[in-house]
Amino acid sequence: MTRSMPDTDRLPHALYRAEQVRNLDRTAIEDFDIPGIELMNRAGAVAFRCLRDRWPAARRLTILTGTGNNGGDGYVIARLARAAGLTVRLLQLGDAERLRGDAAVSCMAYRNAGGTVEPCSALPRETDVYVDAIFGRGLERAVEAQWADAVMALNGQRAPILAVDMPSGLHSDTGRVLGVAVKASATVSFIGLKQGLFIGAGPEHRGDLYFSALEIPATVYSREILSLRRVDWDQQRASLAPRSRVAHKGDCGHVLLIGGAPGMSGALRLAGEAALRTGAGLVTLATHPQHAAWLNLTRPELMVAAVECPEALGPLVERADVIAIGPGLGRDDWGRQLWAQVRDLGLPLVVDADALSLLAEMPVYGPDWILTPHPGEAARLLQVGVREIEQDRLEAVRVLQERYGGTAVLKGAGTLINDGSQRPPAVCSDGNPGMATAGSGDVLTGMVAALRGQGMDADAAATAGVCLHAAAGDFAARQGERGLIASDIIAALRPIANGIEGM
Ligand SMILES: NC(=O)C1=CN([C@@H]2O[C@H](COP(=O)(O)OP(=O)(O)OC[C@H]3O[C@@H](n4cnc5c(N)ncnc54)[C@H](O)[C@@H]3O)[C@@H](O)[C@H]2O)[C@H](O)CC1
Ligand SMILES: [K+]
Repeated sequence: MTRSMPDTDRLPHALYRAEQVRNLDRTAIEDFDIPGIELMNRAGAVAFRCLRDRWPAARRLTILTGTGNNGGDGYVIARLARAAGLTVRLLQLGDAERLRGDAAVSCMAYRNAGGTVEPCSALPRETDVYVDAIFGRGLERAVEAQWADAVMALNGQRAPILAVDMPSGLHSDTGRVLGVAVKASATVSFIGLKQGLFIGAGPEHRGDLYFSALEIPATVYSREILSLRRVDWDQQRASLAPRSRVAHKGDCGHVLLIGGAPGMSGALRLAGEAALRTGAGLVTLATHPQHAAWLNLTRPELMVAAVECPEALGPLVERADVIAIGPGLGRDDWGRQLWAQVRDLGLPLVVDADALSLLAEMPVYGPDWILTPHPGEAARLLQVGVREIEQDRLEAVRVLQERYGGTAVLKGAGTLINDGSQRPPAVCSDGNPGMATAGSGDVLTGMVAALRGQGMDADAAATAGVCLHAAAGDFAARQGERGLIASDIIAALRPIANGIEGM
């Protein structure tokens, strides 16, 4: 998904809205005397080098330019490509007369170097790589008319597409597709990473992502509050403290997992093994008597307690450092009674799956729990449709946290974490669609509970758990996303958590 390339920087963890990137631009230009045209020339040069590096055999480029500065970047790329001896066709969308400022200067430099500008009537077939320099962060409204035709034509052909700054048609702040949006093979973004590349349809449209700060001084960034934190396992691995040489299992947390109504024991079993593989010292599965006797047969390291009624939980809760409730809990009397018993204990609690549905039926505010809904469960908790959740996931996770307290984790492509603190929410940039498989959420529940039980606070445990889960999913996906199952994620936990994945 993200690769380091010559002239590009490691992906930053600070994400911004379009307005904030405009402020960064302005600060660089006005306070640090970097002319706008210099930034545009740097942007074009980085984009061109990315293109050469990723598609070294490409000789024929077709560059689509808009009428703003994104188009200006396109003119710089076109000029550099011609100077490097490539065959370039530049197709202008909208009236080239509308080009202003730096974009007009770049257009003039391209023409003065012998470049020609054509209207965008049809895409030339003989193209090795297309460059999308139609819209960047200045997209203001739905893409229509000739612009929409061009985007659909780009998406309808097979040659790779390099998107400049943003895939055209994708909203920089929400990641929403405004009408139509380019599905890029790769995107090279500048100065500030837009949050829309990581939420909504961003992961689906950005392709591989490259970033360049265009060498603006680091102090420029100190003046702008980021709007969203990007988190990944590379950053989070440091949060897992190394094992003490004299550790014993009692030091590594006792996780109590409650769930597994009749016929639904698999979810709890997956959560239990995931907790062990995330380093929990002890894991007890409190489950229905119907299958308690054999639930640990395939994993004897798990302890299992048959729980007929809520009172039977008493001694188990006494010994627990953290409770996770929900995997396969069901919504019948048995599950309801266990939920009612556990909900108000005040112990560190992870609430998932059916327990979230029971919480939605009778909302309560829990100051320190971790909620891990997928979009459907979030829709029930907020009494809205799933579509509304997916339309603005950032707002959904904010309302979840505001209404239910604790740390809210909204699972999905670009899992979001909001702990209600002053810090911006976090989005995990690891993970892949192969993880959308039965039991993947149960595995995450066991992992987050294990980290919470090892003494991490709710936000830290949720963030590290989400990132470790995603990194394990990416490791498992090396053998293919299709057919990836939750147990493959569990199997990847140990090498990833111990940093020996490459061995
Ligand atoms: N110093 C800088 O500003 C740098 C900017 N870079 C590049 O510039 C763009 C941002 O440019 P901006 O002119 O603000 O907007 P865009 O070029 O992204 O597009 C706006 C352009 O398109 C018109 N428009 C907007 N929506 C629509 C629509 N739905 N249909 C038709 N036309 C539309 C709008 O009127 C404008 O004319 C940034 O992303 C970078 O690529 C440099 O990279 C760095 C320096
Ligand atoms: K673009």
